Amino acid sequence: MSDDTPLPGIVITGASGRMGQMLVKLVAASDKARLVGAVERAGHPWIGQDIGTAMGGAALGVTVTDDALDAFAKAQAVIDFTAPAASVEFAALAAQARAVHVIGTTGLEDEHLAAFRAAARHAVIVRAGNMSLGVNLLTRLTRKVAEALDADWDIEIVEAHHRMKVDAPSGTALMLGEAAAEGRGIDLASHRDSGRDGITGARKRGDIGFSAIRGGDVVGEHDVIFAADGERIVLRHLATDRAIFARGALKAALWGQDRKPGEYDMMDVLGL
Ligand SMILES: NC(=O)C1=CN([C@@H]2O[C@H](COP(=O)(O)OP(=O)(O)OC[C@H]3O[C@@H](n4cnc5c(N)ncnc54)[C@H](O)[C@@H]3O)[C@@H](O)[C@H]2O)C=CC1
Ligand SMILES: O=C(O)C1=N[C@H](C(=O)O)C[C@H](O)C1
Repeated sequence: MSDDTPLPGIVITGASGRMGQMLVKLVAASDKARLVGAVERAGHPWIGQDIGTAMGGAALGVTVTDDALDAFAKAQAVIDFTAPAASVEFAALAAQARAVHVIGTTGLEDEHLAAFRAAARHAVIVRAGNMSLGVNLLTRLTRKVAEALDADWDIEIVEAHHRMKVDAPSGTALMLGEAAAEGRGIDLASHRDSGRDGITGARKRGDIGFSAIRGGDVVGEHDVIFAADGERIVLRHLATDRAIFARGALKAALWGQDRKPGEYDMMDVLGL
């Protein structure tokens, strides 16, 4: 990039959210990107306000809008931590605007993933259930350990999040479960056991179990447990600051510039 090329302009969607506000602060303070837009849902009380003052700080010269298409038209990237239906809408608009779409949203179903696949025919999408370096490294380790251990080792994934989280298991837990299944050479969907309740009978050999704890202000904690007779291995990641996700998302937005259209994840961005 020559010296007079402007820095990539970034729009943050869900700007008033826990991740949205973290991302606004990070991008506004970055010397590698410019904050050029802040999008919130129609009817949100912050619409029409400067995002900086709405967040209780100094003005940032960016007005919160519910017109995503208009906001995306002047951007090189959209960083999107919102909700599944919103991210599907944004994927089509970001593709239209030829902006890199970084999707952190979790709680996704097959229909949402299909919409992203369609949008990625014409645009760059970087999507990950967890954008931190630590969790993506843990995901690689999980696959490695699962490769080395046979079904005498029961795999259970336990996650904990704050009381406001609306989806379970977490996107991270599903990432870890997919990695364990890949390592085992099995299909997660047919071996997944989430939310045991009542007389469940004995655990099925080869299953991958998921448990979700919700409460307090837990940012995100994940254990991958390999439990055998006489011993257990526990791979653990503890997040204590949402900045780790925001840093990964900004890295992804910059990495995605000048890439060929397609779907990428944080393993591509981090070279893991
Ligand atoms: N991939 C990752 O590394 C991470 C993913 N997440 C995921 O990001 C998502 C958001 O998490 P939080 O920020 O904690 O939630 P939050 O509820 O604090 O924020 C979501 C924001 O999206 C906004 N929103 C919803 N629909 C919208 C629409 N149609 N247009 C514009 N804005 C809209 C809401 O008003 C809210 O401000 C969740 O799915 C969460 O699991 C969270 C942290 C890290
Ligand atoms: O909702 C959250 O907070 C988080 N969600 C992501 C997930 O579903 O894994 C990532 C992180 O754990 C925080």
